[in-house]
This record gives sequence, C-alpha cells and structure tokens, in this order.
Amino acid sequence: MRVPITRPPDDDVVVYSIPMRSKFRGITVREGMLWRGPAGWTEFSPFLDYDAAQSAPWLRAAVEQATEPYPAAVRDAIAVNCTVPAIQPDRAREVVFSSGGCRTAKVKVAEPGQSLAEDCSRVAAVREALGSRGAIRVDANANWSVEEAVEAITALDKAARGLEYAEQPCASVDDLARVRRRVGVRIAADESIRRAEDPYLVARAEAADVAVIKLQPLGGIAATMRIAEQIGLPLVVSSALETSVGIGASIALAAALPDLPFACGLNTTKLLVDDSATESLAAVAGYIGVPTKRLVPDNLDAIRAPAQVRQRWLTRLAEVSAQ
Ligand SMILES: O=C(O)CCC(=O)c1ccccc1C(=O)O
Ligand SMILES: [Mg+2]
Repeated sequence: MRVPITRPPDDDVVVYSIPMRSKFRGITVREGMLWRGPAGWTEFSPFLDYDAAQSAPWLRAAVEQATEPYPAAVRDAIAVNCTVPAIQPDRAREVVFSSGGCRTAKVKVAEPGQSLAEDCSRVAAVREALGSRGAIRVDANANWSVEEAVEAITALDKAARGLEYAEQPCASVDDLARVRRRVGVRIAADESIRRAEDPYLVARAEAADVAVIKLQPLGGIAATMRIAEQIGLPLVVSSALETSVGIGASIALAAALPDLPFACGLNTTKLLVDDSATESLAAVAGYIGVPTKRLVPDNLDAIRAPAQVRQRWLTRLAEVSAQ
C-alpha cells in the first residue's frame, strides 16, 4: 500500500552531524534531521545504509512526533541501561562509572575482528564496575552462528557472573530458537523484530524471551504500541542513537507502556559527542525522568551539518517521502 507521508519544507529542517565517542555498529558519525511540527520538534535519522523503502517507517515515526500529542504516561521515570560499545576493558569501566548511576549495562559483543576472550574481559570489567547487584546483558547484533552463540553465551554468562539476557545472538528466527533451547540465559530479539516482515514471528516460533522495540524503525509510537500489545513478550524500549529530541519520543513510549520489567536502552546521548539540546535526556541515579513538556532543542548551531551533508539528507527525505 502506498501511504503518502507529508514532509516539511526544506528551509524548515535542520540537518545535523555529530561524531560518536566510539565506533558503534560501524558508525563513527551520526547524522539526521530535526524539524518543528504543530505538536513539537521531531527527529528523522534512518541509518545511512537504509534505502528509501526501509526508511519509510522512520519517516512515519518522525511525522507522528511532529504532529501528534504523546500518549498518557503511566510512570514518571524510566529505568535505563548504559550502553558499552566494543571497547577495551578500562574504557568499558569508565562508561559504567560515568553512566549517571545505571544499574544495568548492555555490552556489545561479537564485533567483527574481535575475539570471545576480548568480549569476556570487557564483560568482566563491566561486572567489576557495576558491582554484584547490577544486571548485565550482551548484544551480538546477529554476528554468531548457533554453535558460536552457545559457546559464547555460556562463557559470557560465567564472565559476567550471570547475564540478564543475550540480545540477537544470530540472524535468523530459527537460529534464535535453536540457541534459546540450548542455553540457560534469556534470549532477546532486536533485528528479528525491527527489520522483519513479520514482527510476531519470533513470538510464534518461541525464539525469544524479551522483545527489544525501537520507535523509528517500527513506525512511531502508535504502531509500536500495537505491536507491544500483541507480541505477548516483555518489552525493552531501545534507541536508534537519536539526539535528545528523538529520545524524548522513545521516553514517551516507554512511559505509556503498561508493563516495563527491564531497564530501557535509552541512555545513548552519552555515545554522541554533542546533542541537539544543552540539557541532554540522560540518566540521573539510573533513571530518565519523563519530561512534562516537549523538548525544545537549543544547541542546533553547534551540530549543524556542512552543506554537502545537508543536501544529501534533503534528497533522501524527498526519496523517502515519495515511497
Ligand atoms: O539498547 C541500547 O542500550 C542502546 C541502543 C543500541 O544498542 C542500538 C542503537 C542503534 C542501533 C542498534 C542498536 C542495537 O541494539 O543493536
Ligand atoms: Mg540490538
């Protein structure tokens, strides 16, 4: 079905370009667009490797944020995890110490070119920094085979002295199910939901214990809340590395969900060198407070992209709108 999506006039959008503190998922610079709609500021930031069709839900989410009010909140603060990139142990410790009091850490593992031993040292360092009562989850971004996943999850569970869950160990839903049957650690699905034709397949296949949901790839708050209702799995709301404008929408989603048993992956403005707002939405004592007003970005001049990058995004926005 062809759903027309309205886009703002070119002159009204801000294109930003912000370096990452460490390489994350192959990304060293985060780019995206911000504009103000009748309901408030919004963010559109599909990853650079996404084509126009894959970016269409991201635009629906951005248009919704610009035009619709947020749903009613049922909580006033969201527990969040800190996110540890595939970095050296001493820097991983630093991420935990400077996380704003997060009691849960998500650690990236299975980075191409790195070894299981490096993953184990990183996870052990995070445990040391977090203390025995914190929760540790790992995210392999689909980089393991079934056999590798079983071996790695078993070793990481030991190194972490207990894992909360392992996120997207393998690419296919069948492989997730196979790994889930063979390890004593919960399995979370991320790419299998946000990049899937059928987001419910993981649940039907009994391939995951936890569903990671991301606002932009799933097409906005209303669309994500429908999936949340029907998927029948505990949910973790996670970011797509937005600036505080986009994180605000994900916080609104997390605030509106009836059940939220795990910390959410929304403390990611820390991974960026700068932000759209001088007061970032970031954890204090492990929680991000749910704002009562929509965030107004006050740091736009500092993050504005060069003309070439701006032009590339305007072209991209036109292509995605034409979907
Ligand atoms: O969940 C988190 O802690 C932060 C968000 C995150 O990891 C992420 C951010 C951008 C793209 C992919 C991912 C991911 O979960 O794989
Ligand atoms: Mg993930």
